[in-house]
Amino acid sequence: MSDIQARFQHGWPGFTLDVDLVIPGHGVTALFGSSGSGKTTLLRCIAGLERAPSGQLVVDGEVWQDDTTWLPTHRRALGYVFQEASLFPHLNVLGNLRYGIKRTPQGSVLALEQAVELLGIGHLLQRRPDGLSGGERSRVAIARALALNPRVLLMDEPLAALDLKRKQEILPYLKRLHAELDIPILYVSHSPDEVAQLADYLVALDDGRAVAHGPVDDVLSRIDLPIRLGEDVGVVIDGVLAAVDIGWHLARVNFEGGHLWTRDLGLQVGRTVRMRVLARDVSIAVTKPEGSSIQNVLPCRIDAIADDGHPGLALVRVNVGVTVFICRTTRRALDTMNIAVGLNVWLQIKSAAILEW
Ligand SMILES: Nc1ncnc2c1ncn2[C@@H]1O[C@H](COP(=O)(O)OP(=O)(O)OP(=O)(O)O)[C@@H](O)[C@H]1O
Repeated sequence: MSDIQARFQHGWPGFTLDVDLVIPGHGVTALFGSSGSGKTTLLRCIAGLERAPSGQLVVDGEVWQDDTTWLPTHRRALGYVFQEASLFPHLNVLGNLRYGIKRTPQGSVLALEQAVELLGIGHLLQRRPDGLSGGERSRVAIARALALNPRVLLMDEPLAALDLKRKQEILPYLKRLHAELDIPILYVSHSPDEVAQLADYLVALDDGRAVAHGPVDDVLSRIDLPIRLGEDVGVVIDGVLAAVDIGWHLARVNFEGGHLWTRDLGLQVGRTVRMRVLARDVSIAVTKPEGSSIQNVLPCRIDAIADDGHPGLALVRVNVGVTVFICRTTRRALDTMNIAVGLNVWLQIKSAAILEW
């Protein structure tokens, strides 16, 4: 599917959404930003629930909005999943799923069956919504959106109403959507963790404007991001599980330019693995550390140094081959070690601190 072109200026006193974006026509694009940054407003403009004057929206080559065209929401081939899974209480799950497809031209029984399979809700079809857990309700709401056979799936913080346990339960299904659906997913979130796990592409919104956008690994490896990530500053790295040390329950993940040892999660060798390495879990040394407990010691080059919102701290961007890591360190350490851009140093990352999926 071709890209989504979205240009909107829309707002209220005190807030204006002002974006001009090209969003990839495949994979998951996270719309990320703090509360009130305009994520939901952007989604609603795309859905036709808000009408931005002189906006422009082209989805898969079809004009949904321009100076002369305005498709109402029901004529836009989209699925919308809201924060709260608002299911009809008087209908069972199957009734809820069928409700939408009867009213939308592109909805189909085939798409409904595929959605049921994809979300693993076949055993729930005869149940009423009040007999479902929060996670199950969310899965039904996602299936209901997919049964409409959409060209784009819009998800507005679909996990927001769930506790941590339920979130963990549903994330595998979201990853499955990502792997098996051809359509693009626009995923609103203010959780860096969810974004790191799910997104291919990231649009960072701040006060109604897209202040950074691009592939998720590129955006998260910037140390000059105009949005504050605080403790969540860190990179995502896609690698391949290359070997397992069975005796010590560790896995070696190769990435472009090196490898990292992480805990073994029992994943298949040869599988792609996404890792998240937080800046606070990375340190640098000018000479190769010996006799340290740190399992990952990699040669690297200092690429850039930036402020970190606290006068005592800095963010250091380093390159291991073509792969970027970020280290959060004290200004004093940098000064003591004479760290400067261009210097070749050693990077240390605790295996236990690496998050992987
Ligand atoms: N219908 C409306 N009338 C007036 N102001 C609105 C309206 N809808 C949203 N706003 C304001 O526009 C701004 C952006 O809201 P929006 O819901 O898009 O933010 P958000 O990034 O999705 O936030 P959150 O993460 O809290 O859901 C906020 O200041 C909000 O109060």
